Order: sequence, then structure tokens, then C-alpha cells
Amino acid sequence: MTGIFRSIYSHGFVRAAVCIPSVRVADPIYNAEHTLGLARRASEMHAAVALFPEMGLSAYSNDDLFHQDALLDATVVAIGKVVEESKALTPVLLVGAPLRFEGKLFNCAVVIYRGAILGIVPKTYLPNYREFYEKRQFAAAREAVAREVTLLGQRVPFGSDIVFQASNVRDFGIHVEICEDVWTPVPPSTFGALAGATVLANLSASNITIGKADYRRDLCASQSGRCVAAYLYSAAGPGESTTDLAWDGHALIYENNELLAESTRFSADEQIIASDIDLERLAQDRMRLSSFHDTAGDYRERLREIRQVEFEFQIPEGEIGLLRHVERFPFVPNDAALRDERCYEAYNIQVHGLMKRLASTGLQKIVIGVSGGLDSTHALIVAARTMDRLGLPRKNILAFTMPGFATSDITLKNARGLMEALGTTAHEIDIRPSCLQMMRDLGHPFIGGEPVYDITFENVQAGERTSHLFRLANFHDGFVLGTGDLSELALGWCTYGVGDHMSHYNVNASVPKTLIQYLLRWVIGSKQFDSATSEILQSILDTEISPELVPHDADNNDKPAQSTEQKIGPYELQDFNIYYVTRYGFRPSKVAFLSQHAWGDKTHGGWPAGFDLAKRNEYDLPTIKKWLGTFLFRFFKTSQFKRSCIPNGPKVGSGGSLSPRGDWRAPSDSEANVWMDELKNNVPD
Ligand SMILES: Nc1ncnc2c1ncn2[C@@H]1O[C@H](COP(=O)(O)OP(=O)(O)OC[C@H]2O[C@@H]([n+]3cccc(C(=O)O)c3)[C@H](O)[C@@H]2O)[C@@H](O)[C@H]1O
Ligand SMILES: Nc1ncnc2c1ncn2[C@@H]1O[C@H](COP(=O)(O)OP(=O)(O)OP(=O)(O)O)[C@@H](O)[C@H]1O
Ligand SMILES: NC(=O)CC[C@H](N)C(=O)O
Repeated sequence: MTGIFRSIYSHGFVRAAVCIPSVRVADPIYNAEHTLGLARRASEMHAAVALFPEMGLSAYSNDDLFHQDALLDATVVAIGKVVEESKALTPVLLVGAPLRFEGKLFNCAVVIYRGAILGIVPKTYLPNYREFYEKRQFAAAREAVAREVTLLGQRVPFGSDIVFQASNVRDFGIHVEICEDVWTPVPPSTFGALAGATVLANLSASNITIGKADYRRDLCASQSGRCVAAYLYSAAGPGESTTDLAWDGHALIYENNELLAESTRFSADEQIIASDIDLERLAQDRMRLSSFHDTAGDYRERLREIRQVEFEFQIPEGEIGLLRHVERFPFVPNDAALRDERCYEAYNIQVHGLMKRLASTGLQKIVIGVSGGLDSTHALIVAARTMDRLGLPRKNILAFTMPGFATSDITLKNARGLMEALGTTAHEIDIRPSCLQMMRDLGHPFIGGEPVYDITFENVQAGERTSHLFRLANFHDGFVLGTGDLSELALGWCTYGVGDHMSHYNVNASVPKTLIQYLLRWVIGSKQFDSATSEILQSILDTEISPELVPHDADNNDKPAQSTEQKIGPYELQDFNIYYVTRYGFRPSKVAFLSQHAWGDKTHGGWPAGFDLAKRNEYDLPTIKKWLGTFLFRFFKTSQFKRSCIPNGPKVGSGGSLSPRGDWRAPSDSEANVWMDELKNNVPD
């Protein structure tokens, strides 16, 4: 991390603004004033780049007026004004203008930063069909002979083969193209991205017709996704000529196929939209995406020709908070429709995985330990749906609840109720006698009546359960269904080997705890099972999470002695940490910065349904730092050996499978110092 903690610019973000000024046709002085008005606002917002529409300084809809010298001269004067004022502004300004070079007229983007013109990019693909006549007035980029031109006394690079690269901000590279360029099969920005640009900007003057807005969104989303880049798009707005066409002022900011900001279309007022581009996220994804670099290799001759124009970016100072939304639950989308879709997918992936395994083994029975906790409950309902799909009776699920020294009445009641409600073959085995036998063999002080509840005491119970389950599977011709989830695996919160770590097939291995919680809510809400089952599921959701391996007070049976979240941290924070550390490889200070943004204030919107205000948590920075430290130490230092040998199970989400055969291969004997030190040194207490 460089700079102060509370600034986006210390965490790999740059702020992008897309502006839709009000224009007048053929009135460059008016247009320059309005361009500058929005440029000043972008600067006050600490933006690093501000994009304006195609030929915004002259207006786009001039038709043959473009061949009038008075208009072209006045446009150059307008550029001069913008260049002059840009000295005091923070963003790189991307403005559109018709410009004469080599006796031809080009439809250009002028790239201006702090009083300098960094370069001029002519449009590559001039539309000349239907309502477009650009070839009548303009020459295309390929017709240019010179690679440099002079404008306002400045000798500057000219061409569509330029990446504007900040020399002092890693991965801040801008490529510029103009409207139709992105409508083509091979947009110039594709090469810009392959040559290192992360911010692709499009100055557009797209007229509006019915249905076109969706098409623009698709184009920008897919270009940003394919290029693993940000895509900024600015269409012309109020004031363009409506002689034959209309204009809706459509501004868009995408990052890697995700919409970050969008203007209000058909606004009579000028607009500015802004969001923060996560350059590090893009760089991380590109680093992983081997096919991105294979493509660059295939086009290396062309990419070698691309000019890298460097500039030193003056990083805005002071505290600059994040402008974009960060989901509190990266595994549980805030948007209701998306969330339902996610639950449907996750649930069906799990069912599909288990169906295939049952079919291929030829076994028709599943053996499962049912604790009345979240994970085994979810695994059990996946098993029930799997039996339904295969046309097998649910009685083929051999469900065992196995109370031990610390089982509470409520979880036992829920376990019994659930096994029955789902129509499984329900059994109960008291594991205490076999645990006592093992502890006698070990010489454990508990046998002498001492209340010693150490790791051995805990693991003896988890081990006895697993041992029973595996032998029951042999005995009944079935296999053991694993229940441990992704969050437990990330934190090493399971008993290794002969314990809940092991099974024949684990449907939950790639499902984080927060998603399991939400999946159960979804199963209730979408009425996957009858109302008796749903009632029990709700009671399970309402019970505190505990491994129930340490006995509770005799007079407080409902309160577990062990609260998992008091020991390893709130799962909602740890799932956040898992996502950003494993999916993106972010350094701890960045994860803490994002976490504070998401979790620092519970009154902000964006909570999934079912979270009433009383149940919402908020966490201050010291708390976030503390639990992130717990996560980092457990994840990098102590628990990889558990992940290095886990049972088979389907990958469910992009945010993670921690299987070494899935997408996490790591040494079991690494150090955690670099993560712990980075957290300690860069996150304020
Ligand atoms: N790098 C490494 N490579 C190979 N082996 C390594 C190792 N580091 C430790 N070990 C060995 O592994 C042992 C530690 O692992 P392990 O035996 O599992 O023991 P451990 O992780 O210490 O204990 C299990 C923990 O999981 C909790 N738990 C258990 C069951 C269910 C749940 C739940 O809520 O779902 C939670 C339980 O409360 C306890 O805190 C060490 O004693 C050592 O023998
Ligand atoms: N009393 C029990 N009876 C039967 N099986 C159990 C019992 N306790 C634990 N298990 C088995 O061991 C697994 C791990 O136990 P643990 O208590 O961590 O999980 P859980 O209760 O299902 O879920 P969570 O930890 O999310 O509450 C369970 O999923 C279950 O398969
Ligand atoms: N200015 C342009 O290049 C407009 C062409 C583009 N295809 C559009 O319809 O928006």
C-alpha cells in the first residue's frame, strides 16, 4: 500500500467520470464552457479521468457544416481553452473535436492532461450506412500518414495505436476509441487492452432509436469483459440537432462485465456519472487468465507497434472514500432476482454432483450425520432432493443423529424433527460410551472426573462420529456424505482425518457459510419442501453456531459453551475475507479498506432480504483488523494441510473451491508473515 489508508488511490483504484454536457450545434465556445463546467466538477470529485462525447466541442450533428473553416477554427480555439484550464484540474480529459491534418478532416479524441495535449486519436471506423454519412466529411485513422501532428504549438502523437500510460500508477493505462469503433467485430480497444490499457474509453455520439440502449449496454459490458478492463462510454446528450435524429445522453461505466454507473437517459440537464475502477482487480484477473496473454502473443507484431505515451499522474491527496458499492456478502448478491438465481444454481450444482456420484458408484444409500446445525441440514436437503431426482426413496438416506457430551436439547430436537420431516431412515447413536472408551485408552483426565475440555476431548467426539459413519456405510452399502463448508475449510475449523474433515463425497466443500445460511432461507422461501420441514429449518437458522464439542453449563442448556464465531470471528466477515483474498489475491490492507466500506455502517442500504435492522451488524476498523488477522494466520499458516487432502465435491462458485484439484493449490508449510506484517503496518488501529 502507498499513501494514506483512507484513500481509494492507496488501494489500486482510480476514479473515472463520464460527462454529458449540454451542447449547441456549431457553437464551440458555448460547448467549451460546458465541457469545462463538468471537467471542474470531475476534478472536485478527485477523478483521474473524465470522458466527454464524440465531437462534443463542435457538436456531432453538424453534417456539412463540418467543412466550414469558421467552425473548425473556433473548435481549435475551444480546445485551447480546455487545455489552458486543465492545468488546475485533476483528471485526464478526453474531449472530442473535428481536426484538420494533412489536408484531411479527422473525427478526433484529444487527450489533455494538466496543460499538455498527450495525444490525438482519430476515429478508426467511420459509419457510412443508413443515417450515418461520416465518410462524406471525414477521413479515417488508416488514411493518416504522419504519426505525429502539431496542435496549438504542441507536437503530439497522432493515431489510434496509442496507450496513455501513467508512469507512476501501476496498471493505469488509457486507450481511446470513438463510437462506431466498438460496433465492429474487432474494436481497436481490443488491441489497446492487449497492449496494457486497463481503462478503455469511448467518445460516442450515438443517436437513440428504440432498443438501442440495451444493445449499447451489451456492447460495453462484453468489451469490458473480454478485455478484462473498464469500459467508459459517453453518448451525446441535450442540444444535438434533432433535424433527423434524437439523442439520449447515455453514459456508462463498466468494469469486467459489471455495470458500475449509468446516467439517466433523456435528461434535459447535463450529467456526470462517476465510479472507482479497481485496477488491481483487473490486473489480478489478467494475470490469472492465461488465454488473455496467449491472445497478446498471437498479435505481438501489431502490439509491438502500439505506442506507450507516458505521463506522470498527480495523485489527488487526502481522504477519498470509495464511490462504488461493495457487497457485504460477496457470495450472496443483494439483488433479489440475482440472489434467487444464485441459490437455484448452487443448489442444483450440489444435487447434480451427488446424483452423478451415486449413479457411478452403483450405491443407492447415503449415510449422513445430522447434528441439527446448518451444514448437515443443508447437506441433508441436498441428499433428499437428489433421491427425488433419481427416483429413489428418501428412506435410502440413512440419517444418524449422534448426541455427545455437549449436544443441546434444541439441536437434538431439530435434528430428530428434520430427519423425520424429510422422510429419511432416522437413527440415534449415543457416542458417549465409545468416546469414554477411547479416552480411557488415552488416559485422558476427563475419565477421572476432571473437566478437561481440550482439543483431544473435542476431536475424540468428532472422530467417533466419523468412525461410526464410515463403518455404517460399509455395513449398509452406502457412502458417507460430507457436510463441512468452504468457510470452515478456509479457517481449518474441522477435525482432520478421522473427523468431520473426511467423507466419501462432500456437497458443501465449495459453499461458504453465508451462502448456506441463505440457501436454507431460499429453500424455505421457495417452498422446496413442506411447511413442517420449513419450520424446523427456520429454527436451525435461528440457533447459534457451535461445534457442540464442549459441554455447556448444566443450568443453561440452550447456550452452547463454545461459540464458533467468538473463536474464529463472525462468518460474515470471514466470508468477505475469503472472497477477496482467494478470488483476487488482494493484500490485507485493501481487504480491510473494502471491508470497512461494506461493514462500517449498518444503516447503508444493500442488505439481502430477511435482515431486519436489529439483526444487522456493523464492524469498526479495529474489529475488522482483528478478525482479518485471525483469518490470515489460520489460512496461510495453520490450515492448508487440511485443504491439501479433501474429499471430492463440486465447485459451486467463482469465489472459491479450496480443493487442490479445483482452484486452490498451495503448500501446507508456508509462512504467514508477509500477510500479517502488511496488515499490522498498513491498517490503522
Ligand atoms: N501443516 C501440517 N501438516 C500436517 N499435519 C499438521 C499440520 N499442522 C498441524 N498438523 C496436525 O494436525 C493436528 C491439528 O488438526 P486437528 O487434529 O484437526 O485439530 P485442530 O485443528 O487443532 O482442532 C480441530 C478444531 O476444529 C474445531 N471443529 C471441529 C469439528 C467441527 C467443527 C465445526 O464447527 O464444524 C469445528 C474444533 O473445535 C477444533 O478447534 C495437529 O495436532 C497436528 O497433529
Ligand atoms: N450430534 C451430532 N450428530 C450427528 N452428526 C453430527 C453431530 N455433531 C456433528 N455431527 C457431524 O459432524 C459435522 C460437523 O459438525 P458441526 O457441528 O461442525 O457441523 P454442523 O452442526 O452441521 O454445522 P455448523 O457447524 O454450521 O453448525 C456435522 O455436519 C455432522 O455431519
Ligand atoms: N457516431 C457513431 O459512430 C454512431 C454509430 C454507432 N453505430 C451508433 O449507432 O451509435
